[in-house]
Amino acid sequence: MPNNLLNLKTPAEDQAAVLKADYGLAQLGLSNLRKVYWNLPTEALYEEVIFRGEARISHQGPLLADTGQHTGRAAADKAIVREGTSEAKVWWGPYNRPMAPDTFDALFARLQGYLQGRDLFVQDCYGGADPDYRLPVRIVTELAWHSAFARNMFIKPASTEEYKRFVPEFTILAIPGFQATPSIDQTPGPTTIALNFDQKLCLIGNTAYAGEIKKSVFTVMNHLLPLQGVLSMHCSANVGKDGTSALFFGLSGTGKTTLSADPTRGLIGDDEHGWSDNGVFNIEDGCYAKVIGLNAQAEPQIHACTRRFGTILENVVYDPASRRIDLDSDARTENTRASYPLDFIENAVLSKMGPHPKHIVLLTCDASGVMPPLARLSPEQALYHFISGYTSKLAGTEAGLGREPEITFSPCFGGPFMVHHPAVYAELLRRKMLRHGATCWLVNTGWTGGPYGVGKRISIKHTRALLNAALEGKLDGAACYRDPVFGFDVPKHCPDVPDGVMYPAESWPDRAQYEARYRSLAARFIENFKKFEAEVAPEVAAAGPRVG
Ligand SMILES: Nc1ncnc2c1ncn2[C@@H]1O[C@H](COP(=O)(O)OP(=O)(O)O)[C@@H](O)[C@H]1O
Ligand SMILES: C=C(OP(=O)(O)O)C(=O)O
Ligand SMILES: [Mn+2]
Repeated sequence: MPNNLLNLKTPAEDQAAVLKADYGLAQLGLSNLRKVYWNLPTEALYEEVIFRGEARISHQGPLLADTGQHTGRAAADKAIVREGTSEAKVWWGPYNRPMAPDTFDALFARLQGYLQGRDLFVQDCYGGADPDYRLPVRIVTELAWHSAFARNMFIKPASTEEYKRFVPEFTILAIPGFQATPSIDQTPGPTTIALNFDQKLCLIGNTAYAGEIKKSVFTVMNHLLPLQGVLSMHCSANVGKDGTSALFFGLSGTGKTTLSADPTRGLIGDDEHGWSDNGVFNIEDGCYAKVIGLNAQAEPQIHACTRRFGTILENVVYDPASRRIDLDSDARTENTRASYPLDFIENAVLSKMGPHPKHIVLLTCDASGVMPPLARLSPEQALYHFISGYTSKLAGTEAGLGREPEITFSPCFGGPFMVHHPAVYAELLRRKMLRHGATCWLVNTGWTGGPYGVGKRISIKHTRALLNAALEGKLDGAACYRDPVFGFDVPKHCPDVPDGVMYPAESWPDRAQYEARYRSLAARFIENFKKFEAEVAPEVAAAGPRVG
């Protein structure tokens, strides 16, 4: 029987959704490409993914992608091109390593050569839900599944007309097959994430970890939004029944995604937001949840997304025969991920915008096991902790991390993605918190009763109960004790949380050990803050811990 009986075209020939020829890419110097797939919908991308053998399908429909050697961000391989337009604005420090413009140009020329004769996938989308601040971004990928990722994660034009009018203001090229050669390209290694604000271009090579794509867009927004008086933030956001919104800042693995998906609150977004005079807005349109050990009881909304068509599971172990996934297996990595559109979460706020936040939550995963589960911060303490950005890095999200958590201070709870000096973001936060009367809380989602390996992690149930009480005003005027080291106020009781949880000191077997550990953590804070002292108001510098 002729196989064209049903008039089936191969996915490569079915171009119903292709809206343009390779117009636009030629301007980037990309020529002699094979085929360019413009703005394919998820369904067509599934066909391409399977046709090309890029990924598999798991039980009930998610794509199962393997990201290869990199299963987390290659933080040490990220660079910003040092050029006139942005040079004075960038905080050239531990995170933003400079790349010479010539190095970038030479690297890009080699990438252009690599792409000749190859297929590319393009998604035209926006970063930023607020039409006043959105940035049109073109995501160009070598892999079809990365195109599906971009479609999950970013904001899509609403109509064919809008697609036709689309003019990108930034382009991300994610080309995992392209390896830099350090001796030729002057890169630290074969992997590159190179951002060029002048050419409005980001090159990603030799890594298929999709988180690099979203965090590159975030880095661009972290550069541009503050220049317009908008605070860009590494936080999740949700809105309560009373119509007030809350932000949850935190470094990777501290609970932004987990805690913002709360059945009693509307989800605005799980990772990246802007705060303008209009209120808060999500930069993205999708979530990127850590799924290691995901538990259907503790996190039912996120768990449900791991069995839906459209979700992309990264590095999740599965049984090839039954196609069942094993969320408990870390055989590939601890940093297993699921990306899915925001509206897969039932309570998603479809506008992805919310009112000015009334509550600012700073999440820290304290692996020392000494910090209280929740504390109320003064405005000065809020800024001190925002600039400090203390947490423990857990295995997996960045290359080079071992299994033991590592104490880290990451300014603005997002050091690797911030572009300006932390004081720039802190000043925007200060003004906005003051103007809109936001209350700030520090929440420890980490260990209690002893450090990592000895104590246990505070349960999601208790963290949620504490947060809900705080956000619903049930802790206003509550009796508090003053933390002896940090000087912030810790409520003595909280509905649905045993009193013992509020006193970490008492859950340690040995009080002296607890105190010694707390003092040593405080000393790390003090040491870390020295580099910021000259840049902040004296009240903020004085709002840190004291070791007597
Ligand atoms: N008390 C807790 N609060 C929040 N998350 C917790 C808690 N205990 C364990 N976890 C786990 O920690 C991880 C938090 O990750 P996630 O929410 O994805 O962080 P982020 O979005 O900040 O990177 C999840 O795997 C979650 O199951
Ligand atoms: C995607 C990431 O962010 P987060 O863990 O904060 O969700 C990441 O750090 O790679
Ligand atoms: Mn997250």
